[in-house]
Amino acid sequence: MAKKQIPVLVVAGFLGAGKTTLLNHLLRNTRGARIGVIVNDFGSVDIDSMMVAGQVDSMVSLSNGCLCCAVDVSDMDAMLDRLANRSSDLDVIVVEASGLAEPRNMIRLVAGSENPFVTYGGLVLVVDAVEFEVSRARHPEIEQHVALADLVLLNKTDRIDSDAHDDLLGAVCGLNPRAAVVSTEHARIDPALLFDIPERPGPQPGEQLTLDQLLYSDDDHDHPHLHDDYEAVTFETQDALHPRVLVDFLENQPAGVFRIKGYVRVAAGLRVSTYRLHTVGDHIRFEPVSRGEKVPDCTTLVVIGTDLDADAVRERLAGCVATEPVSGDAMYAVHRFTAR
Ligand SMILES: Nc1nc2c(ncn2[C@@H]2O[C@H](COP(=O)(O)OP(=O)(O)OP(=O)(O)O)[C@@H](O)[C@H]2O)c(=O)[nH]1
Repeated sequence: MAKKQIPVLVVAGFLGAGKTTLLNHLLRNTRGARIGVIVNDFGSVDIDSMMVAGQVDSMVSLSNGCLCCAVDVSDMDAMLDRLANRSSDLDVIVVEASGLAEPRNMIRLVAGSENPFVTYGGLVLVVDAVEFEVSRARHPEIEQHVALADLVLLNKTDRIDSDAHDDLLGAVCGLNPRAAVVSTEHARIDPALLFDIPERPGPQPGEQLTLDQLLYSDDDHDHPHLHDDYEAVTFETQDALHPRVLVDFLENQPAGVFRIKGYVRVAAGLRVSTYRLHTVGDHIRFEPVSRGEKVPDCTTLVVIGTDLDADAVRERLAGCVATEPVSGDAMYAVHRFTAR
């Protein structure tokens, strides 16, 4: 009997919307499903795969570039082949696109796969409820991304009031009346909603692009990609950082920075502590790492933005290194932005 095809879900969404948070949520709440993961990060250090490592058995990761720009499906196929083959027993494969990926191209790559063991399982678009309007005004392509989604997660609803939520819901439903829309905090969604996304039988009413158009349109090179404008700067140091100087850097970020993610080691008193660090726009969040979690033994950050002066960014980060003993109460600066 033919082996059942494994649905491949594409998870997309602009920088910092909550894609890795969703992936982690799914991996912690598998309901018995076996999940394979393909992670694509924009910077040269694959922070996202570090943040899901340890929770998943089957993972393929691609950093330093955007998967959506693979010229043909063979790159994607090579990754899918590692997860989906005659002997694999996965129930679903989740592809986490970089925050700058073009979902249309991602769908094209998956739907066009020649791997007989997989089938395209739908596009889940994670939307940052706080940043959506600003990002959309800056990048009107985001409207197309919403229009293509099978399921839209309005994430970070804990950070907006009910009027803003109503407006956002109206805007998203206006852009895509056919998608299911689910509001979430920390991307906590019932996994059954995602794994059950039906295969698209063909063009549906309201759909903007048919599968054929996705597969065979050749305008990709004329079409601007979000990541044409963005660049990533990597910073690493073995030396511990001064918490207050680091927070000052984060509160006064260099021009053009939109997103910072990675791990920081900060010193205060006699202790050196490691945190995951995320900034999205001017929102700063430090997350304590859990005991036993595998974390790098140095500070590793990826700074993403437009028109960045890479040397200046690295210089300012290097200026955060603690050069003399730091008092214990300096850590309050970090605690102001630490998730409880
Ligand atoms: N307040 C709040 N924060 C959230 C929520 N979901 C995610 N975050 C935080 O937002 C930040 C970015 O989340 P990620 O899951 O890393 O976002 P991402 O889309 O994977 O980011 P990129 O890979 O850089 O595009 C992290 O600090 C998360 O903890 C939410 O619902 N509410």
